[in-house]
Amino acid sequence: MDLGTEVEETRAGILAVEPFCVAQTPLATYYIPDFISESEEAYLLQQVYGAPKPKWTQLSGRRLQNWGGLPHPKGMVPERLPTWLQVYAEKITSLGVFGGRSANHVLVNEYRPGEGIMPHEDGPLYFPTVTTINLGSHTCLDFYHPVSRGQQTEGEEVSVPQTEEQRHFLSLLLQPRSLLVVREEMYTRYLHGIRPVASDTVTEKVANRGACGVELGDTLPRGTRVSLTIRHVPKVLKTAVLLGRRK
Ligand SMILES: O=C(O)CCC(=O)C(=O)O
Ligand SMILES: [Fe+2]
Repeated sequence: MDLGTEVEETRAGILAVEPFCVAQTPLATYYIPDFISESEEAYLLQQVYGAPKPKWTQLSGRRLQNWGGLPHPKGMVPERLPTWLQVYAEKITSLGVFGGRSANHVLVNEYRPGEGIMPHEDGPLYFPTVTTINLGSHTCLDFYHPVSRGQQTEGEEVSVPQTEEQRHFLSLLLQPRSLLVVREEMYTRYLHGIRPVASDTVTEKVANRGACGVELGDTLPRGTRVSLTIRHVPKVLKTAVLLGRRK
């Protein structure tokens, strides 16, 4: 089955989360408050912090754990997800957001107040649906128009100066225990990032503020946030172990 067909199937399967569609987003964003309970949140945080120390990679502005294998253009060498993640990977798969395929990859990110992630695209190694379980603290996920390309002048591309603020068109407030599903254009066309700030103020750009019970002008101090980004990596290598050829 090619990826196009699967994206079509996702469109049909997505009905489970349809009631949670964020109205103001151009396309395909779903925000589900209280997707997990407080005790599930505590359990997941305990598992994240109980992981072996070498599992953490420190980056500037955040640290992360990679589970399921390292996505690679030639294919990911799959690793079995630990049970505590497999349970949630299956729960999210059952929402039909990966077009009949199963979540097989989880990135755990930890951000302290003042930390964030630069605007970026997640790239072609993932199925174009990303799902995020939010733990510990809220954050504000910002979406940006890509830098628009200028006119061709004598074969040279001139980039039009645009500030990050001008390109920032939408934010989503991600409260602890919520699930975010971002797919299609919101994933493939726009960039996303988290500003490295210690608190967020609710502005008109926060498209899901109605679902979060916050008011314009509210200021929310950030605590330490842990996100579980659960995805499907389509290109997976069959390992010798899976083929039963291990000697
Ligand atoms: O922590 C998040 O919600 C965003 C993480 C992210 O964008 C990524 O890991 O690619
Ligand atoms: Fe990302």
